[in-house]
Amino acid sequence: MSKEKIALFTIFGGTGDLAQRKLYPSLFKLYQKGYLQDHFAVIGTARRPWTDEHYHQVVADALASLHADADQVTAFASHFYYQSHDVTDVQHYITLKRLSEKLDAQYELQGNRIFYLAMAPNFFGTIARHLKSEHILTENGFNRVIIEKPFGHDFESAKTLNDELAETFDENQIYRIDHYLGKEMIQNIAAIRFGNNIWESLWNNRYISNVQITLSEKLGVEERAVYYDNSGALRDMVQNHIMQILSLLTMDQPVEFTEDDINIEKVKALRSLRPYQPEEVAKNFVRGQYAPTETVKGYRQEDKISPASNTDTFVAGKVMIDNYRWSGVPFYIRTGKRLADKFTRIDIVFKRPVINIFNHELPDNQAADNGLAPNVLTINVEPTEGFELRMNAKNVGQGFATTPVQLNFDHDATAAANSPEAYERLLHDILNGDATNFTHWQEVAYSWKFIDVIQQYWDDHQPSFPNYKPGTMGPQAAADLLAQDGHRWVYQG
Ligand SMILES: NC(=O)C1=CN([C@@H]2O[C@H](COP(=O)(O)OP(=O)(O)OC[C@H]3O[C@@H](n4cnc5c(N)ncnc54)[C@H](OP(=O)(O)O)[C@@H]3O)[C@@H](O)[C@H]2O)C=CC1
Ligand SMILES: O=C1O[C@H](COP(=O)(O)O)[C@@H](O)[C@H](O)[C@H]1O
Repeated sequence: MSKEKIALFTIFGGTGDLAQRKLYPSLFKLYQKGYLQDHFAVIGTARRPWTDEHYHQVVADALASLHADADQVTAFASHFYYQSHDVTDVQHYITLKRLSEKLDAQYELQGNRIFYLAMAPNFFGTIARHLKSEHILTENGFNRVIIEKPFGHDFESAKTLNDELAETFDENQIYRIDHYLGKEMIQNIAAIRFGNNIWESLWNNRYISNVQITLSEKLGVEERAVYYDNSGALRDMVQNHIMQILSLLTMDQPVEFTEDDINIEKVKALRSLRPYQPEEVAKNFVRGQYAPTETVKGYRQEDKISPASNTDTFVAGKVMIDNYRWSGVPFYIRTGKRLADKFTRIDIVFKRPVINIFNHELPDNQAADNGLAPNVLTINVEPTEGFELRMNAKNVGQGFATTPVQLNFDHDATAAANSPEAYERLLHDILNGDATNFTHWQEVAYSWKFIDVIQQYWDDHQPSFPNYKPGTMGPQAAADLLAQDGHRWVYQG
């Protein structure tokens, strides 16, 4: 059976950064792998008056780093059409409809339409409304809409956006992108949990002491300063990526590994988040902003950032899940810009053996720190993709002292190189109509409700910024957050 998928993509924001850096290369890889062949076309639309020829060149330039065969690039780019279009102008949708129908006939696309909204979120509702009112949606094929982040600014704005989308699209036609859900090792969480009895049987508050999720970035805000300054790390990374990772780590076993069953379990997990009262926020969440050094600009010195900005570029927090499986287990999360390194990892810290029988000389061999290091399962999401397990073993030679040793597994280099980049994987899922690795509305809603309390408390209380040096793992308060519970970050930087 042919693996070819048939669709017309319309990319709103076709001249933008996301389209050029992520979408065109991902579509090209799907083309190289045969998922896209003859029966696909792409309409790129934005306001600037480009020609098709210029657009083909832009697409080819976007693929330059892939060092692909020139004829293949030309053949791929020939499927791209540019339509100058202001999304607020109804007239333009009439031209868009005509072009869509022409391409549908020319490439035999069977009415299958994918609308990628790669634009500022304030346009999402308008575009969706016009797609319906101007009859650009088809009756004979599928219609799917891809929504970029951020999905709202808080619960209320997310709900408004969702209601607007719901006037045109059913929930099963809406694909809310969270590119972390397209990462190999994030998808692997379910495999290691539900494919290994040793982990699933220990995956609860009887055996796990705490869980640590770290999404660390070495760069600053780069080109997205205007967006970022209105967002901050809490909204930019915690509300979506970290909450999604948390739900995959904590959900119960789905009845079947299907989109609907997984969604049911993720929603249950997010419903169980313990909401903080405003007065509890300062004790459980830490915010930070990077300071200048001699060689690196501080956040407030970055282009397009106000010198008085109080936007958080770092967050660490303690999240509790009030259900039977997780009651009492803290989930520590942290993320930030200009930290020590670029990496994503999840550390599952197990409880220590209750007694250290190997060392009777300890003052208290049943104490919390009895000299036996806790077992730690680390899921390395990037840049290395793999697992590490820390266990205690006997020191070589005489005596019976123990020492922690490390078991490591990384994907081999070929597998990692062939691993589809997150956007490629997610576009492939959309072509297949599979929304398992996308965020469903109720997940968004529960995440925002949890985040809103923290953000509101922060908005009401001035921070003392800047408070951390670039190249570190954030402010001291992030270490104190764990120390107050008798824990420490596994990764110290
Ligand atoms: N870039 C990234 O790495 C990431 C981006 N995102 C999200 O993706 C979306 C797009 O981001 P990004 O590509 O960076 O943004 P850009 O600012 O680079 O692109 C915005 C696009 O919108 C077009 N546009 C603006 N106004 C109109 C209008 N009235 N009518 C038609 N087109 C218009 C612009 O083209 P023109 O000026 O020609 O009209 C441009 O193509 C945002 O929601 C962002 O949050 C999410 C994660 C990562
Ligand atoms: O969504 C976002 O993610 C990136 C980090 O993504 P990664 O895949 O490189 O880890 C972040 O830089 C950006 O601010 C945020 O919007």
